Amino acid sequence: MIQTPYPVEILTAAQMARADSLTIAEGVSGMSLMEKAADAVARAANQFLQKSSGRRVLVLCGPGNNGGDGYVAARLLRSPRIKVRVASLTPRDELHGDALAAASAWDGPVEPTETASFQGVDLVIDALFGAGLSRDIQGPAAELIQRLNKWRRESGQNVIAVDTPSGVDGSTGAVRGVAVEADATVTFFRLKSGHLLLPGRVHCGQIVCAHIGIRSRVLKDIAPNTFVNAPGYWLDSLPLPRIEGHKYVRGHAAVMSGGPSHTGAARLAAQAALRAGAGLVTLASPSAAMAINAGALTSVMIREADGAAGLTALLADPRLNAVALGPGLGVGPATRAQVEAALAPATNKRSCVLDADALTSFQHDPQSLWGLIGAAPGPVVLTPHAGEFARLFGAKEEPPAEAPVSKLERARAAARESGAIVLYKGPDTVVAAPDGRATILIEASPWLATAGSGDTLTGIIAGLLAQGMEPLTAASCGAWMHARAAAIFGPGLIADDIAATLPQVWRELTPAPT
Ligand SMILES: NC(=O)C1=CN([C@@H]2O[C@H](COP(=O)(O)OP(=O)(O)OC[C@H]3O[C@@H](n4cnc5c(N)ncnc54)[C@H](OP(=O)(O)O)[C@@H]3O)[C@@H](O)[C@H]2O)[C@@H](O)CC1
Ligand SMILES: [K+]
Repeated sequence: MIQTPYPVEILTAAQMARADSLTIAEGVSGMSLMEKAADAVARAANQFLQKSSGRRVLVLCGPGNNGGDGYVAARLLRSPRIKVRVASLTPRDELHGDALAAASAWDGPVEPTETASFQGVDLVIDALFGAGLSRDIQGPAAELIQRLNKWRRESGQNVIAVDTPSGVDGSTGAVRGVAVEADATVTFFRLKSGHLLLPGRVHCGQIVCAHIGIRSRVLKDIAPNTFVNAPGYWLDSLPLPRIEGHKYVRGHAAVMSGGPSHTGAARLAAQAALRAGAGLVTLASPSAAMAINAGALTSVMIREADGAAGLTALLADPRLNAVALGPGLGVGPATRAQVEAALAPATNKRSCVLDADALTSFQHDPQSLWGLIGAAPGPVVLTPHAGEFARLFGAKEEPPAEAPVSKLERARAAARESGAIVLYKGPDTVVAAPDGRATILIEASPWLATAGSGDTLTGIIAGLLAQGMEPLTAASCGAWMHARAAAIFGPGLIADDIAATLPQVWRELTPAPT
């Protein structure tokens, strides 16, 4: 069984500060948290050093408690075998609180960072800025980070970041001016959204989340609503076929096909819906494309459905409980009419996935789509990529540097505005619900950037919705399965391979028979 490597909740920097203060209020000292945090950093450093022949560590310390973690890690790491140097951005007498205590307990020399040399260093610990980063990095700190990144690229040596790579905004993943490129990042208690959102994710390298003595019960007070999109979040609600079940209890999904020269996208989606576990999948095909579709399908059923009227007639069958529209449909009034048909009131609680042309067809009048979604008989999932997202939700003007708006918050705002589950695609796919809950995907594969990949995702989600999965979890699980299949298949992946690899993904998620 595949394990989720992290606790499921994701915190903002402010929520993490609250977790710290609730813990300190319970009687745990800030210094004890810092000792444990630094211990986790030192353990990660030791692991890196075991893989290399060198044993010389340079710790770069900043002005706050992130720097404090650095001083303690330096003390814990130093040994007859491991040579540790400390360089600080700030003179010791300008430090305060736990950072000052930590610096005072370091009895070795402290160099100014301006003149600190990387010559002969095997590993750097970046303890410059963490959760307290509050503005763009400039001046000597920026020059230091540039020098560090250059050294890392040229020497091939490793950098471990404490809490966040300095310069990465822990909540948004944005780079504030310049940011450390790390090989590993050791964070504490729970991941922060900036670890998973781009570009932060790329700066983090491998992410370690260490326990430092903050109890999970503080989360009751904090009530986080962002979660790691990995099996830990949705595995309990994954629909598994039951021995006494039959195909009709596994739901029936419909996918609308485009015209004769645009049929492949819908077939990819239909095939994926079946592989995602829907009991039956029907491809609704325009009459002019029937022969082409029929010739290319086996397990997917096919029914003639011309335009919106044809789709309405098909959906009159209440057993069709999930419908996917968009791939290959074309942009224009005909597709809008089909979306209206799919979202029209119905006697059954029918779910709907809208993708690609079904979204772009509403670019000049998104309000009318929100109206349809509001009146729809069941949940609606929108799956825009960045371009479609901008067309539908407006490419908001560049946010001021002081307050970068993250992909997470934009997806959340879009879900609230549209009334739909919004799956904002990318290597850091975010799924957000109108009630504010959201997930960030941790599984990613560069091979997913291939024609038809999005159509397949649409189908997987429709297949999971057909089986009655709650829509935020269905969309999240669908995105994870899609990325996992691509990661398993790897090089040379084309969209057809994604559905073909789903059985292997299911095997990873399904308990082995005992
Ligand atoms: N709390 C706890 O119990 C625990 C916390 N822990 C650790 O503490 C870290 C958070 O510590 P922190 O809050 O002191 O913030 P930190 O990241 O060190 O930076 C603040 C300093 O940087 C400065 N500064 C900011 N931006 C700047 C810029 N662009 N350019 C230049 N300066 C800038 C800022 O200056 P100011 O804005 O005040 O002028 C201030 O001096 C957290 O990441 C974790 O590692 C762990 O030990 C576990 C227990
Ligand atoms: K750092």
